[in-house]
Amino acid sequence: MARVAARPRHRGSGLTPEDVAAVTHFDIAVIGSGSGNTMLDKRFRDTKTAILEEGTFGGTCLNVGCIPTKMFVYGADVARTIESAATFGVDARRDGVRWPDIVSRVFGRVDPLSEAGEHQRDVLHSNVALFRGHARFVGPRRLDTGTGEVITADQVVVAAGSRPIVPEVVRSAGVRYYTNDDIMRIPELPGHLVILGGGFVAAEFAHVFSALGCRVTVVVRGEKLLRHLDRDVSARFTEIARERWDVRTSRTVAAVREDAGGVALTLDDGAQVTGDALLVATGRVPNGDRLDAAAGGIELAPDGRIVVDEYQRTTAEGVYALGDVSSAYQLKHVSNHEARVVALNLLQHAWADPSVLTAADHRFVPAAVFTAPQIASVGMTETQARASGLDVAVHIRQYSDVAYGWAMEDTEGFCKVIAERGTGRLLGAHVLGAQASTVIQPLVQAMSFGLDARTMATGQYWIHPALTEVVENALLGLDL
Ligand SMILES: Cc1cc2nc3c(=O)[nH]c(=O)nc-3n(C[C@H](O)[C@H](O)[C@H](O)COP(=O)(O)OP(=O)(O)OC[C@H]3O[C@@H](n4cnc5c(N)ncnc54)[C@H](O)[C@@H]3O)c2cc1C
Ligand SMILES: NC(=O)c1ccc[n+]([C@@H]2O[C@H](COP(=O)([O-])OP(=O)(O)OC[C@H]3O[C@@H](n4cnc5c(N)ncnc54)[C@H](O)[C@@H]3O)[C@@H](O)[C@H]2O)c1
Repeated sequence: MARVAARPRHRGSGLTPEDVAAVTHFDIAVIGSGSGNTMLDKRFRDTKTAILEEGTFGGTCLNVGCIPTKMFVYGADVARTIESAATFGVDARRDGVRWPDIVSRVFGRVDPLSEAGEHQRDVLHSNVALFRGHARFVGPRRLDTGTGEVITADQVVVAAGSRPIVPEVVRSAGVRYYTNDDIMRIPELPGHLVILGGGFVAAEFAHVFSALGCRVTVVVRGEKLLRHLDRDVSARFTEIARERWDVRTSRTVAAVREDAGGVALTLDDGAQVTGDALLVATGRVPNGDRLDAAAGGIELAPDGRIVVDEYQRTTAEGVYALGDVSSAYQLKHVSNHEARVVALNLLQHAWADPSVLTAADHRFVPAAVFTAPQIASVGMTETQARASGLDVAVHIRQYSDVAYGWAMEDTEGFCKVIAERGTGRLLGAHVLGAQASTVIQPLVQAMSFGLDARTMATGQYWIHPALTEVVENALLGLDL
């Protein structure tokens, strides 16, 4: 394999001027430096690789997604802890919130990681050439790198992610609005933040900004927040949210305009909502539509996702896709999993031979919303389980039913488990409450390894008095 960068570099890539004169051929070209970059571990150190990235190195999770949001969420949780401290006989007061320091803490840690990742690929890894531009296909496994250079590769990985959807009514209004891309660097805390959307991003940022002292209004077109989750979860969460935020459900936005340095929304019922800043959190669209995918022989589904099979193969020979650009799940642990699958398949060099390829496992994909309280889920909702025609048993246990939840004086949390009657096969689990993202993990494990509800409940010790007793009790309560 030819090493790329033991020679003088060209325009910040690992290419020499001679490489550039001709179309340079790579073993592997990867579009996107998020999960596509982390996929390239030491097994690829002798592989002549191109990474094509138009934005900030490291992608969504590191720069504008999971990592910074959870750092803000942690600070928000600390602020909320102070608010409830008196219940436990601890008098504490929040004297203030230093927004610039909060932002610096987060990005003072995140930005260097992005820079270090880029430096590693661009300078230290001699087998890698980094092209900083907008990539698009100009033929089968032939890419315009957006830097004036065209490259070809034996194998291509499309890991181009997704971007926020901004409804036309907002886009065409010409008002200043924020998305997850920039709200975390807003210069000062808005007195009143208006959030459009009621999904994951809205729920997490509503928690962050309200805990830090902002008034929050959430405008959502559905009847409930987080309406794709189990109905008991979304109903309980919507009730809790209404106590903390001004929540306008079943509403769309008719008009948006500037208002006294902020924004004014006219809702479809004529109501006016004004605020100092507007955050748009109305979903994300895969970036496959910006790749000239057809030129590369790559088919897109009607919803914009790149079509892949269970081996993450696209419709173009030698081209794999992973993560938000192709996945039904816009979650980092899913893109990480798919990246591991693609890595294995790239190393096989056996496109046409599924017998040696690895398939992705999307059977039991968990998700967590890091709001207050946390929410986590895996498997079917109760509605889905009942619609499946299976004989279904459902049981809900409150956090306050177990010792730790009782000690916490919790009034909100619960664990809901859904199983098939007779076999005890676990079909779904939904947790709302403190540390839900951790509490649910034993259920993810049980489902993944085929452990039935009864065996899971009775075949192991459950630490007393840990919060996980709520899972044990929910399982024991199932009428199987
Ligand atoms: C606010 C927020 C919070 C989130 N929190 C969580 C969480 O807590 N847990 C969780 O599991 N998931 C979370 N997610 C989802 C998670 O961030 C994504 O599922 C994951 O990062 C997707 O990874 P990816 O590699 O597919 O895409 P990305 O990381 O987005 O990488 C794609 C890269 O491709 C580049 N690119 C795109 N098109 C081109 C092109 N034509 N040419 C060159 N480069 C291109 C982009 O600039 C980008 O850097 C969150 C998302 C958001 C928005
Ligand atoms: N903790 C996590 O894992 C995490 C956190 C944030 C984001 N994410 C991922 O990113 C994805 C995108 O998040 P998101 O919250 O932007 O999308 P989402 O799909 O979770 O929610 C979109 C929300 O916007 C509403 N909506 C859509 N159009 C609207 C309109 N015109 N007016 C009013 N409401 C409208 C929808 O009804 C829905 O409530 C998530 O689905 C998730 O996969 C994950």
